[in-house]
Amino acid sequence: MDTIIIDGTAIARGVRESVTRDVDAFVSRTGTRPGLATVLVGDDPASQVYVRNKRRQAASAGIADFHRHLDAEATAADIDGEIDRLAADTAVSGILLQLPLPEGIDSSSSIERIPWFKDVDGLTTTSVGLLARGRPGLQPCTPSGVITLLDAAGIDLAGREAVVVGRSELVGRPVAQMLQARNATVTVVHSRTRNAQAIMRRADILVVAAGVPHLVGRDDVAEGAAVIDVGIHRGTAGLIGDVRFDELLGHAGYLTPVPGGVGPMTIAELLRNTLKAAELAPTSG
Ligand SMILES: Nc1nc(=O)c2c([nH]1)NC[C@@H]1CN(c3ccc(C(=O)N[C@@H](CCC(=O)O)C(=O)O)cc3)C=[N+]21
Ligand SMILES: [Mg+2]
Repeated sequence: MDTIIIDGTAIARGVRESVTRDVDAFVSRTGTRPGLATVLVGDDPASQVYVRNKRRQAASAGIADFHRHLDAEATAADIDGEIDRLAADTAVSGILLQLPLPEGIDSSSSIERIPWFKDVDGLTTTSVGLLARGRPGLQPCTPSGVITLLDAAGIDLAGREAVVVGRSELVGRPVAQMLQARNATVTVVHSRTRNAQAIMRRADILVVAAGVPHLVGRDDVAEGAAVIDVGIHRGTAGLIGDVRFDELLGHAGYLTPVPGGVGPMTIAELLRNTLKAAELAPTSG
């Protein structure tokens, strides 16, 4: 079986180019520019890299940059104050609070202060509710990126068996809802699932978002299935995913690499959400 490698780097580039054109049209139409506020608390090296990449790519798409850096000793009240100022600033279309926050600070109450129409991560209770109800709103970037990759590869979803490995708020649960909204028959397996392998082997489409390095191998996957690897782990041998890529080559029908799969899509979808947020803003033309 030939395995088609889904090129997330190329597909993300295409999305960014399309967003760049749409940002340009938005600026011409409204005389205002979409703006993205990234809020980074502390100095976790991986978070610094992600935020730098998000800002650089946003700027390159013509999105205005409103970065805020709080030191590692910032309190929840400091973070809330920053979010409230950005929420009130009409030049700021989207607010992203980079996770994880430093040890001991609960992110959920800060996230809830982000107005739903600026919630470019799709993490507020309102955004989660809008997605659950199938109503228009801002949806989380990584799950959107998974759907965009499947669409770009020409993989049909309607009526097909999709299995999601993992039930996180950031990926597993929302991607399961999005697949269901596209008429896939969806099963979510997780750490307490009995006989997960038998369920995974039924999948036409397997989305692996467990956060466990190299969890899924050839024995877990039906021949010809489409496998999307959401995991990303920094090991001694570089970046690896939740999937044993080498084992699935020649066995899966479609496969995403790590790096170069879902990761770049997450940022491309963030840019798309920022433009959408600018369009949703009560003040926008
Ligand atoms: N509020 C919030 N929203 C997020 O969306 C969010 C977050 N917090 N915290 C951390 C995770 C992780 N995440 C990634 C973004 C880009 C790549 C990415 O571009 N990956 C490249 C490799 C980058 C590298 O070399 O490290 C790739 O897979 O090819 C990966 C992971 C967003 N996250
Ligand atoms: Mg095994």
